[in-house]
Amino acid sequence: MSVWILNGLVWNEEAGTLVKQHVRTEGGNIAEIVDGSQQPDTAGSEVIDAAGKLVSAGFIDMHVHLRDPGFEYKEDIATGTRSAAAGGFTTIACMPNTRPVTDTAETVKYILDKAANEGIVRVLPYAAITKNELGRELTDFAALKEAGAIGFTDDGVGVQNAQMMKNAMALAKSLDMPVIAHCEDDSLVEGAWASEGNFAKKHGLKGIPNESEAIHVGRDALLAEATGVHYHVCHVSTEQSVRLIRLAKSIGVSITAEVCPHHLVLSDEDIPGLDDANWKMNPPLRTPRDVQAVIEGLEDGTIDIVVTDHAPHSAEEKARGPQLAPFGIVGFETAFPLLYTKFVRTGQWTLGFLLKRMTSDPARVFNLPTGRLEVGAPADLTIVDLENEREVRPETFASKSNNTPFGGWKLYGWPTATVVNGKLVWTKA
Ligand SMILES: NC(=O)N[C@@H](CC(=O)O)C(=O)O
Ligand SMILES: [Zn+2]
Ligand SMILES: [Zn+2]
Repeated sequence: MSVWILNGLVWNEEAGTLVKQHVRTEGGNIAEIVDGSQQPDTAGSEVIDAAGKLVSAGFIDMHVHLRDPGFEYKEDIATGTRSAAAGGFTTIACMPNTRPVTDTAETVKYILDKAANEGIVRVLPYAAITKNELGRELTDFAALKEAGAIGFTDDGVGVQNAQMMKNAMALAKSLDMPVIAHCEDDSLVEGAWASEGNFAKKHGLKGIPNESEAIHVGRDALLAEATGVHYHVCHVSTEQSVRLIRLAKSIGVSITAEVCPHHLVLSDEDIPGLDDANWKMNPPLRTPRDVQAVIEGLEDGTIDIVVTDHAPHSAEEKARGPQLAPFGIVGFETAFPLLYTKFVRTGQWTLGFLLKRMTSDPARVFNLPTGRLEVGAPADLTIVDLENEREVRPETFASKSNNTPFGGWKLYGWPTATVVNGKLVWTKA
C-alpha cells in the first residue's frame, strides 16, 4: 500500500525553515520525499492532504504509564495508545509499575501481545529492576530482555540501596541494556507532596527538597562510571540534577536524561491552592530557578529528550485532594502544543530544536530505527496544525483519565493525523 502525504511542511535544518514537500510511504517505509513544486502521480495511492500543516517524524515518548495490566480503570493499552496517537506520538515506552509489576517475561509478553492486537502505536515495554519494585531482589534481566523489554527501571520509586543499583547496572551492562532511574531518596521526602519552595512556605507544608532527587543522580552517575552502563535519568526537575548530569557528561560517563513539559512550563508558584490534586506529580513542580535550569539543560544538551511521563489517575482518586491523591498527570495530548506554544512561537527555540528533542534524540539515546523523516526510514509520521489556537479540553481526551493542570489553556500546535508504519492510525475528529 502506497500513501502520498501531499503539500505538507517539512522542517529543513540547513535552511532553518519549513519547506513544502510531498512524502510517499510504501510498505511501512518512507519511499520518496519530493519538492512541493512537483505534481506527483498519485494514481492507485491513498492520499492524505497535509496542506499548510507540519509533517514530522512521529514523536517518541520514552516515559509513559499505560496502567495495563492491573489498573485498567485509569488507562489500558487500547486507550493509552489512542491518547498517544492523538498527541502525535508513534512510539511510546511504558513503565513497569503495573499490577502485577512488569517483572516477569510473562507480563512483558502480555504487554507486547496486547499492544499488537489492540494498540495503534508502537509500544516498547520496560521491565522492573527489582521484583515487585520493592528494592530487595533483582529481576531476571536476561529473561526479560529475551521477552522484549528494552531497559530496566523501578519508575514510581527510587532504588534506595546503592549496592542493589550497582549490581543492577553491572548486570544490565553485561546484557548491553540501559538502566533508567526514578531518582528519589525516600528518607528526604516522607509525606510531602509539594517541593520546598514558596508554595510550600506560604501554605505551611513540609516540602520535598531538591536533594532528594539529586542525591540519586550523583550516586548513580558514580555507579554508571564504575560499571560503564548506559544510565538514563527520569524526569529531571532540579538545578542540582542538571549540574551533576552536565559534570558527568563532561567526563565521559554514559549518562542521558529526560525532562517533562510540565517541569519546563510550570513552577511551584503556579499551583493555585490546596484543593486541586491535578497539580500533584512526582517529581513535584519546583522553583522558578529550577525551571530555568532544566530549560537551559535541555537547550545545551545536558538533558537529551522530552518525555511526557503520562500518568493517568481516575477522577475519584484525584478528588481525594493533594495530600491523599496519587502523584501524576496525563501528558500525551498536551505535550507538543505546550512546548510549541511556550517555546517555539515565542521564538526561544526553533521548531527543529523541539522536533529533534521529541524524535531523533530519543531514537539516538535508545537506538531506535524510527524518529527520522528520511527515505528508507519507518513511515511513522505526525501531521500538525501549527496555525489554529485551541483550548485544552480534558473531557475530550482519548485517554481514560483527564488529570491535567492545563485545562482551559489556549495553545497552538495540535496534531491532526498520525501515521504508524505507513498506516493512518488516528485523525482528528
Ligand atoms: N510521575 C508521577 O507522578 N507518577 C507516576 C510515577 C512516576 O513516574 O514516578 C505514576 O505512575 O503515576
Ligand atoms: Zn518516576
Ligand atoms: Zn513515570
